[in-house]
Amino acid sequence: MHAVEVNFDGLVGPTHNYAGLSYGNVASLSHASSHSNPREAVLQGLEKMKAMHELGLEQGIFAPHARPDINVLKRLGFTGSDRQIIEKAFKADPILLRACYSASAMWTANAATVSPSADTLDGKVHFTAANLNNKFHRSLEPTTTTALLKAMFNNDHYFSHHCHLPDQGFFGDEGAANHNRLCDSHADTGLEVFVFGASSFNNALPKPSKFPARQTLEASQAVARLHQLKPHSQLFIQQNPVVIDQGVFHNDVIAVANGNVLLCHEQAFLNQAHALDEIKKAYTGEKTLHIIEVPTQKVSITDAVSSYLFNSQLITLADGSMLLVAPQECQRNLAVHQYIQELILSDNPIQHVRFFDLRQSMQNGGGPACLRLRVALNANELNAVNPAVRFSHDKYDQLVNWANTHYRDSLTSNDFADPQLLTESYQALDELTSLLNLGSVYPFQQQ
Ligand SMILES: N=C(N)NCCC[C@H](NC(=O)CCC(=O)O)C(=O)O
Repeated sequence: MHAVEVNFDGLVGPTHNYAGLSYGNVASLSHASSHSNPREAVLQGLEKMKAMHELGLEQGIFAPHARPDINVLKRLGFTGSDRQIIEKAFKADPILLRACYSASAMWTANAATVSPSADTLDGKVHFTAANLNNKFHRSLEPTTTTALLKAMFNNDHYFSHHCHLPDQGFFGDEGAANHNRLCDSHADTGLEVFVFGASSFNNALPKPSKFPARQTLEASQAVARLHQLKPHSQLFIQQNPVVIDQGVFHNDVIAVANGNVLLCHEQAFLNQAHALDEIKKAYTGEKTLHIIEVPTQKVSITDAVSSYLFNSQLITLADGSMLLVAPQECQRNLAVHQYIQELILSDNPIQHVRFFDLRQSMQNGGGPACLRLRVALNANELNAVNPAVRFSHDKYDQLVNWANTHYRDSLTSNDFADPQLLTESYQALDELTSLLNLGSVYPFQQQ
């Protein structure tokens, strides 16, 4: 049966801000305490979704999380009404409060790992929300992510949802950002390449020395087991710890795969020649596998990290050619721009490029590919998806209107002391759950 890839983009939440929370993520650290514009952020994301939809691609919408996370503030000892909790937290620890206000769930490449039914022994699409336990603000995400996934893919016949892995660094799991799938077409059994930063058990494997390796081998292996992957559909390779120390905190900052193409930097993987050999051997497709390695001499790691070239989405168009959906920072970086021009003229399926202004997200280290979760679905599975989370022109108009009604155009440190921000944010999300027909997914709707 024919299958398509649906990109579920994270809708940026109303409290999008820059708090410098992600050690190891260069953009997050360098924009700490800059003022943010949540309205511009959500509209930039919606423009990308609209452009993908207009290309004839299936596009989905992934709702934001309720912020601030009042329950975690309670768990951390703050008492009283919501208003009092916010006042007390702002006085005691403003950065902690900012973390509880983070809109980081927008980067849905970290929401979950997804295995299409063509790769799994029981023929179901499997989802495991990522535990994201390397960063406090991100560790608040998995429970709501799972609730949202269940509301979006609400059919036991086709979809299987797993609980996130144990909340512990040992099983650090960052979801699809460290997971690539290579296949002839989305309907074919693919090779799922799990890329881990370090092993928790095996000390013989190297580790980065400065910045954390967020994804562990043990987490990747557990996800592959949960998803009942076919034995030939799984491969585990290690990210190069040297580049993690230069700001490559997820594999999707240094490599992107689509269909029979893997575009990666020449320093992406540990013992790269051997790793690529393993991928070639394991690839069971009949088409030629294109592995495009970008040399350091053309694009340095610094340029890769600042431009987010590898965080472009790689999309198959109706005629089979591929489009690179790149952030505008790639257009502004001379070396990267020149490389892209060379790439689309050379003999490989990547023939087009489009640049998008995603600056609000980029300043926190989130490019086009971070903002989307890919789910390959056959026709029956696609029909079983909650129709209200599928993108359309009507939905676009409704969401733009919704964002213009509820979102602020500026947030600075002092705004987090204002409990009105909570009221506004919850109101926006309450309305959104109706627009996207999600039910009462948020804790504040369940009290
Ligand atoms: N590469 C992928 N797939 N995702 C990008 C995630 C960016 C996110 N930034 C942040 O969480 C910054 C939040 C702040 O500092 O306010 C992170 O580091 O986890």
